[in-house]
Amino acid sequence: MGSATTICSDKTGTLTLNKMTVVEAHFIGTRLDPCDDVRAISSSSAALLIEGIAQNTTGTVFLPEDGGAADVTGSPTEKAILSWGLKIGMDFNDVRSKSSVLHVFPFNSEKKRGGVAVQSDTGVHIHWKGAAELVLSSCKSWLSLDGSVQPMGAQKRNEYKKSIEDMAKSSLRCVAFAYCQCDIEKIPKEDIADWKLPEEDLTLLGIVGIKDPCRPGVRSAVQLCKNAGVKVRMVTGDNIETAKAIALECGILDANGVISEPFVIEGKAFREMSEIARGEIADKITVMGRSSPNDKLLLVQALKRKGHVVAVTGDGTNDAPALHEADIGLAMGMSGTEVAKESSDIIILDDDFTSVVKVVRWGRSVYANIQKFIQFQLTVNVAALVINVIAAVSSGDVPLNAVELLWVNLIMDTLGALALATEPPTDNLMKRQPVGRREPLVTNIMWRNLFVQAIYQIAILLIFNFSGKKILRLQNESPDNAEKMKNTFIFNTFVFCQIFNEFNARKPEERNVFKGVTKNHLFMGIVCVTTVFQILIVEFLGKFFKIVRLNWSLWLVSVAIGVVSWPLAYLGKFIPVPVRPLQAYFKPCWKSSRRDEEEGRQG
Ligand SMILES: Nc1ncnc2c1ncn2[C@@H]1O[C@H](COP(=O)(O)OP(=O)(O)OP(=O)(O)O)[C@@H](O)[C@H]1O
Ligand SMILES: [Ca+2]
Repeated sequence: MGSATTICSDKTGTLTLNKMTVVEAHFIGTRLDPCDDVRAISSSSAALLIEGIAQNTTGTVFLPEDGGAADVTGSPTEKAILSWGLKIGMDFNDVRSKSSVLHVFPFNSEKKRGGVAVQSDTGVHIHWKGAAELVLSSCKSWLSLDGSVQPMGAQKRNEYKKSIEDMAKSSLRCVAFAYCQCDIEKIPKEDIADWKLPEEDLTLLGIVGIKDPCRPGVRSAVQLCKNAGVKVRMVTGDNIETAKAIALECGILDANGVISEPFVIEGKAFREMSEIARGEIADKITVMGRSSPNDKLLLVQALKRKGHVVAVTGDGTNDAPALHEADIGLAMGMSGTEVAKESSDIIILDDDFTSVVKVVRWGRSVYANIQKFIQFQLTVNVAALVINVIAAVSSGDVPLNAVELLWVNLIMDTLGALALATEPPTDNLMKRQPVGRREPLVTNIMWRNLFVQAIYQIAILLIFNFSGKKILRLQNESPDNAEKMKNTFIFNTFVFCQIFNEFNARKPEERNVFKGVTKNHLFMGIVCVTTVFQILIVEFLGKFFKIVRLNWSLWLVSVAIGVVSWPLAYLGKFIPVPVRPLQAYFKPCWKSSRRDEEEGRQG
């Protein structure tokens, strides 16, 4: 997640609260005001509508016997519609007992509508409920004020279209209700399970607008992502206008920016493009409306091909394919479906989009900590190796023996990892651009820091290895003791160089390496423990390490040489580094030229 370059989020339930209420209703060609005032509707029309609401649903209404508030269950959309049904006078159990369900076509995100066939005294009715503009396009007539069926003329259709557009523009989710009569003879009695419910030539009953407020804090979370160079895109199954309105509310779309294709696109238009065309516009898409689960998947694939590291957040079953395909899939823990959770890598327990930003922050922190550790470890390794190899080749003897190297190993592996990998995330992490897929783990800045320190350590310690006895004035000691003192001094200096360099490793890019150091208690603890152990080793465990005690002046010189690594690191950060990754210079020519060609073709 630390390297994510883009987040594709669904709308409902992730950016919005998924707490829905019907706030607008258009029936019999007019807008109801308030939305639950159905006095203008004839009783036969109202009965038909209520039949549709009560029978064509996956939710239920439970009325407590003591007359308390009704308990409505189901998906948030269903709950909103059923609650509205209660307000317009629906008696759920009564309506359901008056007719029997013959066949059900459950709602799915692909078709964006669900239907049911019910039989009652008045015959067989097929009720449909679904995405408003799609259901409207299947309607040939509409139910008028007096309950008669009127043909849907161009003018009426445009009126309805306009009301859908207006509701969507004010960020409402639109659901339309329609029905048709069905001859009882046309129902296949034997294989009713395979019966395809008639879905054309419907009569429009009406449209409701459902409000689903934005989650508080989403706007600032989106802004944080923007600052961190992570582009947030909205990919929703909802109406494009609703999507746009919510995207503007969350700050995903900029009111002053371009709000047209290809930045805002319908799933259908995207789906019908060729793979190449999809790749070309994928980068630009900020909002995709009326998308099917497969469109979400296609977008993720196109973005990945473009080199993006894609994170997907979602809650519904319709998000599952995209969650699975994404580099990082994040599912909502509370409202998310099991399918979504199983397809994801991370589950956000509090369902809050702002937590996604925390994931980015921590992901970046882990990545940065790994880099710090690598820089520290490589410096120790390079220095120890070069010193021992040069000394062994030239004099046949090594200054750092096996037991000493094991101790050094412990400092840099276990203790170093603990000290550097536990650095908490800082605000600076969210001000950088994401690393993406291409940036190498060891950056040029890290190589520079590493070489500066390693060259310093190698140079100093080799000088002491070859002329240490003279510099340290050990000529008066016996040759054997002088050699031991010199090697102990080199070992001690080497360890102190690492201890001081551990501070430098904390901030590979910043000049002030001490920022926040006192707050990281583990780091301070480990540095102290390492120092104490080093003193104990040199002063009391000489027998095991084959070393001798050092006098206080040699101790001072060791520590002083270690301290120099601090100003050195500060000065080193003024050395400019090339943008092109160091590794690229070492790749065989043919390989890089082929890659350039490929990039040229893509870009
Ligand atoms: N239970 C339902 N019955 C009928 N129509 C529904 C129902 N739920 C949603 N719809 C319609 O389908 C559309 C959304 O479909 P879909 O399930 O693909 O998206 P979503 O998961 O709700 O949204 P998002 O993708 O933003 O999370 C809505 O705009 C609405 O008009
Ligand atoms: Ca959803």
